[in-house]
Amino acid sequence: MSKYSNPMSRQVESLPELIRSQYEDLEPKARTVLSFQEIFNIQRIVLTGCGDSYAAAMATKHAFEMLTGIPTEVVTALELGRFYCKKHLGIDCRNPLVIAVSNSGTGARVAEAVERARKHGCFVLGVTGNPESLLGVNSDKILKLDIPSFESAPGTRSYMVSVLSLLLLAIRFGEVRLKYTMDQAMAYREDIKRQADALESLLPGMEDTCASVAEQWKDFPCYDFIGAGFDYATAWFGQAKILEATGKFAMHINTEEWFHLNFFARDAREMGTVVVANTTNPAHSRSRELVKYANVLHRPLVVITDGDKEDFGGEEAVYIKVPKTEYPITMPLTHFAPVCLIASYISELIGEKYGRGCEGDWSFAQGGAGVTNSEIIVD
Ligand SMILES: N[C@@H]1[C@@H](O)[C@H](O)[C@@H](COP(=O)(O)O)O[C@@H]1O
Repeated sequence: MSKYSNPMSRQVESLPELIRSQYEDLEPKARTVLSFQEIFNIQRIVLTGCGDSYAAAMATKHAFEMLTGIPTEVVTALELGRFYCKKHLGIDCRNPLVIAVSNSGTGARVAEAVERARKHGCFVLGVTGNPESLLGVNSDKILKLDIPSFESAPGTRSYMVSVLSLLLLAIRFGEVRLKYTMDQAMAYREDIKRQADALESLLPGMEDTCASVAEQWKDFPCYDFIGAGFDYATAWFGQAKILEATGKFAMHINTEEWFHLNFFARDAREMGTVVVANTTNPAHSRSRELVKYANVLHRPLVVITDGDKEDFGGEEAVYIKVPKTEYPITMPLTHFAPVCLIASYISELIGEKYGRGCEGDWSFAQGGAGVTNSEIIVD
């Protein structure tokens, strides 16, 4: 346990056990939630959610496409509820399949999005711990999440479970649609389970490294998170955790766009820069270039990777090792652990309350009111 232990870092420490127990809970549910006919009927998939759930959708979009061959979009709840073109909803017999993720189920925007999607003929699968919620009652089917309660902190366990549930759905869809054999489907699932042990053995070293990063970065005014493909989802999640846990500014950007935009930022020596870059990422060559130029700019630099310094041309950085998996698509399940640790330790070191404690000017957001108390408009 780290010297800066806090509820959020303890959530991270609980992840290996949570992978094991939630796999047992979710694998049978993901196997049975949709019938064969419902799975064969899918022509397009829209993944939606808010906050961490949106990140979980981004983290698994490529898995859905690679495993099932079904075109899959990630659409924010606001876009799906208010902008998404009606003529693309309800096509081809209850398509697209809208998979709406919300552990609480209480956010107004995601409820609005699924109500609209359903009204216009989509098939809605809700992934939620709250079947009685507006999201739940507006879903055709529910993959029920049962996440054992824990000390409250910015979503860490819930994010992992959302990613796990979506990965298991993608594996199941591909299996039923005969994209691969049942043995191959089991190999993907085993790859998920193996990450429990892999993360467990990496955690002690990871905690020490993240604690020392937090000590050096705690007074920085802002942080920059970069990644490509599903590593971008992890980067996105990282900036979210900095905002929630520390209240400081953080930015997320993809690896190419960084060269168009973020590298112009001044005071670079005080900009904690986190690059998420697994070695199998198709954009790896660009991440390597980015690490080099981030050093030219004297950016304090962390690289979260399943590889090491040599994979980045020997460039100086703090390299944080995350599980190497057999199938890259399962990586988002654990690669976010260091960003939670860094955010949680900074929060602890500067004595900041998570979510500003919903006190003072933030009191309007108590109990999630900022996202639940909102007019729902279904067009
Ligand atoms: N600050 C929280 C986020 O941490 C959370 O990710 C989001 C979505 O929550 P849910 O997945 O329950 O819809 O709600 C709030 O905005």
